[in-house]
Amino acid sequence: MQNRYACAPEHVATMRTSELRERFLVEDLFVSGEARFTYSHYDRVIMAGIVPGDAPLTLPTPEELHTEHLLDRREAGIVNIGQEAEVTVDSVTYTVPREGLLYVGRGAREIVFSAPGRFYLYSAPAHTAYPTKLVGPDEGNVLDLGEQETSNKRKLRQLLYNGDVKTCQIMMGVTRLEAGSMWNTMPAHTHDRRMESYLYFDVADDARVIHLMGEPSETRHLVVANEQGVISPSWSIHSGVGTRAYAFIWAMAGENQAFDDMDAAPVTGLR
Ligand SMILES: O=C(O)C(=O)C[C@H](O)C(=O)CO
Ligand SMILES: [Zn+2]
Repeated sequence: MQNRYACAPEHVATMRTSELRERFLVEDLFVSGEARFTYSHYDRVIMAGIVPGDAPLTLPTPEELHTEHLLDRREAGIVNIGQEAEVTVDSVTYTVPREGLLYVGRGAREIVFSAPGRFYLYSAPAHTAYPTKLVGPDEGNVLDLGEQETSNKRKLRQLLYNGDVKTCQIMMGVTRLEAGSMWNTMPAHTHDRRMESYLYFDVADDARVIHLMGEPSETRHLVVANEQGVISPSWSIHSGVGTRAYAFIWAMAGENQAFDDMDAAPVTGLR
């Protein structure tokens, strides 16, 4: 498991490209036949890519957690960015469609993933056990955001959003840009009560997303390729512009489950 310690904003402002990437970009998450984990000390979240190969893949427990199972003291949201596939949680099998989400509550012991799924897992500490539940890609709350004039027309699906599926901390969903639209989350915002991470996907091989991060008055950028993740501290904006349309999974953990309690970072104030 990769370990990423938290950094103060003053430190981030001094970083070169390579250090910014080492600290905040999560590369090589998706490898056939493997489950790969990154642990962030921002709100102690885990981001993982799970790609079952020829045989079903039983989720391992990174030894650094010192627990018997990954979710002994955690919950997880799992989105399938591959084709429809099965996930079995303690002998109950769920068929997870592409862009569907499986919420797995604290205490689940054995989680088995099957091909042809390609799974992104986001996990956070949990104080209690809520029921495991499947959320279809068209369930949850759908927001149509942006305008063609500002190149940011996009559909935001809130799959875990303090709605029908109870979670301790996690809020999670999928945002997809319309063809010809490039900007996500602009105007930008922060939410000092929660960290957020992004997993960019459906980014064309010859395209990249320029992800903006940092304090609004001291921005930096990361150049992000397909199926790479970004760790966004609570004090950082998290916005991106693609060289083509793309999609991303956003996920948050921390305090408050109010999606709209954002602190606006107006375009004209960015530096
Ligand atoms: O397109 C967007 O705007 C987003 O997807 C924004 C994220 O959901 C977010 O930052 C929520 O706090
Ligand atoms: Zn946000």
